[in-house]
This record gives sequence, C-alpha cells and structure tokens, in this order.
Amino acid sequence: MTWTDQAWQHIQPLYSNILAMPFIEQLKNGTLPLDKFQFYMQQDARYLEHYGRVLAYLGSKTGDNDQALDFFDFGKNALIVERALHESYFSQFGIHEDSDTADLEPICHHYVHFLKSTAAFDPLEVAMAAVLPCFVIYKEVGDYIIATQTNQANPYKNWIDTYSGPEFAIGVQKAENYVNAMAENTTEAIRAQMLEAYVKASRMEFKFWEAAYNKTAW
Ligand SMILES: Cc1ncc(CO)c(N)n1
Repeated sequence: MTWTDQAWQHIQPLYSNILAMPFIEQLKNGTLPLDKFQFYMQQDARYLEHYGRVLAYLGSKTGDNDQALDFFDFGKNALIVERALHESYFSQFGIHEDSDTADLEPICHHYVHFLKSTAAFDPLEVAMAAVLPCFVIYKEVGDYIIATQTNQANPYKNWIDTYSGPEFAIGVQKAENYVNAMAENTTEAIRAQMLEAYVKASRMEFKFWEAAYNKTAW
C-alpha cells in the first residue's frame, strides 16, 4: 500500500467527523447561514495567500525540477483561487474588500504558521506531507458533496465546484505521487514524522471549518 493510502486510512475517523460537521452538511444542502460562509471565505482568502507561498517555497527546496514546476503551479493556483474569491465571491456574498486586512483568526493563524514553520525547519518530506491534507481533504469533501447533494439551487455551488473538478483531482494525484516517492526513499523515523504532520494538518482542516461555523475570534 502506498504511503498516502496508509495515511488516508489512518485519518478515516477524523474524515468521517468532517463529513458530519454542520458546516459541511449545510454547505452541501445550501442552508449554511451566510454569516458563517462569509467568515469562512474571508479567512480562507487569507489562508490561501500564505498557503500558496508555502507551496512555492517547497517547490524551491526540491532538487527535482518536475516537482519544483508542479509546486510552483500549485502555489500559483492557490493565489488564483484567492483572487477569484475577491473578484467574484466577495461581492456575490457581500463581503467587504477591507476584510483583506482582517486578522487571521486563531485557527487560521495556527494552521498557516504550522505550515510555514514545518516548511522552514523540518525535513522536506515532512513539509510535503503537511501540505497534503489541504489537497486531499478538499478533493474528497468536494466529491462527496457533488455525489450526495440534492439542492440544485445551492448558492454555494460554484465554490464547491472549484474542488470537485477533474483539474483539481489531477493536481492532488501529482502531489500524492511526489509524497509517495519521497516516503519510499526516506527512513522510518522520517515517515513517522510525515504521518504526524499529515494528521496535525488534517485536524486543522476540521478545526478551520469548526471555527468558521462558530465564528471563533481571539
Ligand atoms: C483551509 C483550507 N485548506 C485547503 C484548501 C484547499 O486548497 C483551502 N482552500 N482552505
């Protein structure tokens, strides 16, 4: 079994908890209160601008040029999605532009700085494993919502489509392949650290949606 399959199996209980979250259930049904989505959107825009930089930085740290190019693309795409949030979703959902300067709320702040410090101080394999749940969980949640939704007039449909399309799936597969190759060529001790980082990031994905649902501020 590949490293990413093992890691994904490892977080199944957590993933089930994510699917059962009111945020995800109501996003799927289109009944998520607007103020919770606005909070999420605003924090996610801030998240993406940091996350995109982390991906490009990891690209710059790998000696493999294909991997570097792909991670530069991933980083660029994160900033393109961030821009799309501003250019369409912010106005569509009534979010003020000045929320650009909105504080990173505690969970977003913690997640961003966890990724940045892992990228800066931990082995590259561990940092690559830390960014993977951002890909995999969004893809799985996007696919799950598309497969199970019943409300064709869901106001959040376009946003959901961002993460359920084939283009995103191709990127996820590429990222997983790189992590599997790195896992195969490293030590048991590093693989254990990789799993720990993957689990931590997955918990923060849960916490990020939970914080949006509760509008958790400092
Ligand atoms: C918090 C978070 N994780 C992952 C993604 C997907 O890139 C996102 N948009 N936001």
